[in-house]
Amino acid sequence: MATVTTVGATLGLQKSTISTPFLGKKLKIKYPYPQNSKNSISNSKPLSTISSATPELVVVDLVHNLFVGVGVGLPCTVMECGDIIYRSTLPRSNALTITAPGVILALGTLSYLWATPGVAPGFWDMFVLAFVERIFRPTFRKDDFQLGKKLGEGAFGVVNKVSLTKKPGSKEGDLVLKRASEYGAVEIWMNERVRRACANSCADFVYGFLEKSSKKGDEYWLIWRFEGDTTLADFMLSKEFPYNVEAMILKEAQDLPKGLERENRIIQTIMRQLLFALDGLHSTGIVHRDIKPQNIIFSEGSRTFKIIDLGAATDLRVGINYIPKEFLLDPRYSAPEQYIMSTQTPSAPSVPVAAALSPVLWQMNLPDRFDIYSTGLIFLQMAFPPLRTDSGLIQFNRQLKRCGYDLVAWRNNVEPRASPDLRKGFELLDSDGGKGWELLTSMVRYKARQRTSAKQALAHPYFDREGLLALSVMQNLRLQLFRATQKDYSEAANWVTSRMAKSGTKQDGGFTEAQLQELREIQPSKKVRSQRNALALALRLQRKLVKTLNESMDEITRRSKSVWWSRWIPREE
Ligand SMILES: Nc1ncnc2c1ncn2[C@@H]1O[C@H](COP(=O)(O)OP(=O)(O)OP(=O)(O)O)[C@@H](O)[C@H]1O
Repeated sequence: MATVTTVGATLGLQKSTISTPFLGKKLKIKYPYPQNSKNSISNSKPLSTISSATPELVVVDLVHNLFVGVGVGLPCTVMECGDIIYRSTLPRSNALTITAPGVILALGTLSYLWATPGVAPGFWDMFVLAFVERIFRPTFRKDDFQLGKKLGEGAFGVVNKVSLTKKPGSKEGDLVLKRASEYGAVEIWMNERVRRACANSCADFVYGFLEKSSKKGDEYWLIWRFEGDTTLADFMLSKEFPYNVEAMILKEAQDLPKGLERENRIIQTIMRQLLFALDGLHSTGIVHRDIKPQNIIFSEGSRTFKIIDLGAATDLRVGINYIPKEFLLDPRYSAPEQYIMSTQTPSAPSVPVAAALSPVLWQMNLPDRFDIYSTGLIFLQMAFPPLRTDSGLIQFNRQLKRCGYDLVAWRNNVEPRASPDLRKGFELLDSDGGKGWELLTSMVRYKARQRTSAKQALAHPYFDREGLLALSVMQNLRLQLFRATQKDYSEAANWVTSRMAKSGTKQDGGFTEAQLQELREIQPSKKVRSQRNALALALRLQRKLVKTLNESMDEITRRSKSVWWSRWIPREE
């Protein structure tokens, strides 16, 4: 029996046919009319049928397919019209035909829309959750607060402990108020986003509003629940660290003697909590950009460390605070790249475009790795007591820069003449099979792309409770997987090339002398190097020009851009 292939069939659509005599053969022809049409040919009968296909029939088929292939043909050659005899094959008017390419396309679209930072969850969050939250959450006014002790004062605001005047039942000083300059708006936006997406990552945000005052000018008021008195920086400055944190974060009492293993376990727990909080932020498209021990507060209520101060954060779902020129990142903890997005990436486009492109930009730049670098430095400080002071950290940063941001090179450099305190840090990270050192080196790397993500870091066997027990099969597999994802494949390629080059001569089936010479020339000659330098200089100049242009454009459009999301911030009536 001859078959009819249509474009629809190629796409997986089901064909419905009737049998009609043609050239003495039984040929399948699409039924061209609706089943109950007057023009129905349902009464026509086949004259005769011959079961085998002949060359003429094949040619007819080919011609037919050719026309159908370009979309020309009777309606039923390109759509489902059903079978005249088997009525059950007639398509239901609203039938959904599932095809393989359709499924692939749908899955692809869905995974794009849900990929970090999440276009689809973003729409849901902005147009549904934010709206509903506004209706149901309590609101406050300036007069509702009674100022208490000052907790801090930064370049962009003053922070006080406050209590509620009108609610007598409330505990004295159970809230924290930040009165901030224009950047308070960004912070309100970020805190509200965080509260809806990953409330446990950051201090519990209560409310934020704009307070218009003729005397002081506009001020943003931000209110959080008071989480506790101590930041990680305060804990780390004590000689007792990390034991001073132990009872607070580890529920069961440790029956271990004081020493490396016990310290390692406490640091592990702090790191896990920190990475968990970061993972929450990153998964929703927020990069903090100011991760440091001073911005990590111990929450007495939840007995965990939480992140505070989202004033320098950026929301890459919609491009808010994308180029905050005015913010000076803390040089002690900032990653070498300084910018979280490539300087070649143009300034934030309009919101719908920024949102639609956000998964691509995220994958291209991996902006979350900026926070990972800072977290790696905190890990280092916890492990190495001499690096806990400002001067110690600044000196370390200088040394690391000199070593090309290569921690292994830094170790080789300092370990032979290390002080007992520094040596203790290496021992701590080397205990438990060196998993701590491995995790650390995967976080503190020059190239953002080579750094691990918070999610990957949390899956690292360093965080397994088994500690010094022999690695189980699963742990081993996970370790291998982590290492595989961490590999710098360009380095691997170079390594393979050099191995191959070294492995032999023509006689051994390796490289010829000429080939080896060629490989050696991969190392650029002086002349090539100077040409390359000139080219790099030109490129740098060009980049600077583009950047300046972009920034000027951004400056011009900033006002109009900043308006749309500022509308979300409530104002005191
Ligand atoms: N939710 C909170 N609970 C308890 N204390 C808090 C809370 N939020 C902030 N603090 C305290 O207030 C201090 C200043 O907060 P924050 O870092 O947000 O302000 P800032 O003006 O940005 O300061 P800086 O510029 O120095 O970072 C923190 O170091 C912390 O001690």
